[in-house]
Amino acid sequence: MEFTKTPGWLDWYTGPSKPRFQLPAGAVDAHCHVFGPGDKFPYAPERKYTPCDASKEQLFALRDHLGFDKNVIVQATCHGSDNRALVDALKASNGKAKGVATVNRNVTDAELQEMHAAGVRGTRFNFVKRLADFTPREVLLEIANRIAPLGWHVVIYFEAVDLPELYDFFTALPTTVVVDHMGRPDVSKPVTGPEFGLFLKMMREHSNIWSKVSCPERLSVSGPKALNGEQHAYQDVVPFAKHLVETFPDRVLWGTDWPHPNLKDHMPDDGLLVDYIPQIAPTAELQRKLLVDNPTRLYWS
Ligand SMILES: O=C(O)/C=C(\CC(=O)C(=O)O)C(=O)O
Repeated sequence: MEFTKTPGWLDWYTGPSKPRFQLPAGAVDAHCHVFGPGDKFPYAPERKYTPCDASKEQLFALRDHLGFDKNVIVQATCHGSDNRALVDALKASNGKAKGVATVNRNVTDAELQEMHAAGVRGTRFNFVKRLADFTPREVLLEIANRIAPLGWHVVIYFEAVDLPELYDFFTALPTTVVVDHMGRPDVSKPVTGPEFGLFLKMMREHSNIWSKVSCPERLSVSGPKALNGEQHAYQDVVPFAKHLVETFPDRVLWGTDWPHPNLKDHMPDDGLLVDYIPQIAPTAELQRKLLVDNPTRLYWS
């Protein structure tokens, strides 16, 4: 089956630089994807975008190039609740990849067990309106209660403006909860402002809630971009991510988000994204927690 990329689609950066930042042994790229190939793993009919193909082989080659040891592969909405491409990549990883799937209320216990055996350790709820249609909260809670006995967690992706309305639902989830990309804060607003303050309150008052401090390239307004050797990229995002790493050092994760779906402004050099990390995790201990201890505890224990 032939698929045509969404018009204007930016493919991932070809020939990423070798990071100057030496990743610690055992480092985990805790947010990345595999897409298709469409002729083997067709994209979901209900998808809101059609990506480029991005294979497990290319993901694993990037892992090795950047110096990561492992991957957490996250189901993206372009594959809906068809997790075949994800499971295929997990099974091919020799134990070096775990996964976050997307399941709906019709998933069978046998399918959950099969995904668990392949290395799935979480399910993802996407509230970003340009990516996913509305799902009734009671359905999501039903799913969360079904995956909790497996020891899985729930990954949530939402926009900061929607947090007030979603706050009570998120804080009532019965599992560990991992927020994608810091809940997409508006970085033109102050770190100490009420908007990010609500997110900090949620993390402060709920020790089961974690955050990925990834995707500065999605959030940055003033840059500079992770291109052309830039060692101090995305300065306007740094205070938000650094505050989370320093305040909640045991509940943060980081990932490349390769192959970076739906970027419009530019495509970052993944090697320079890795070089961004010391800005937000300035000590070896914080880097080890962010990149090794936390993802290993959540996905490989
Ligand atoms: O890949 C990401 O983390 C971000 C995405 C895509 C996504 O989440 C999805 O399709 O599931 C985005 O902001 O478009």
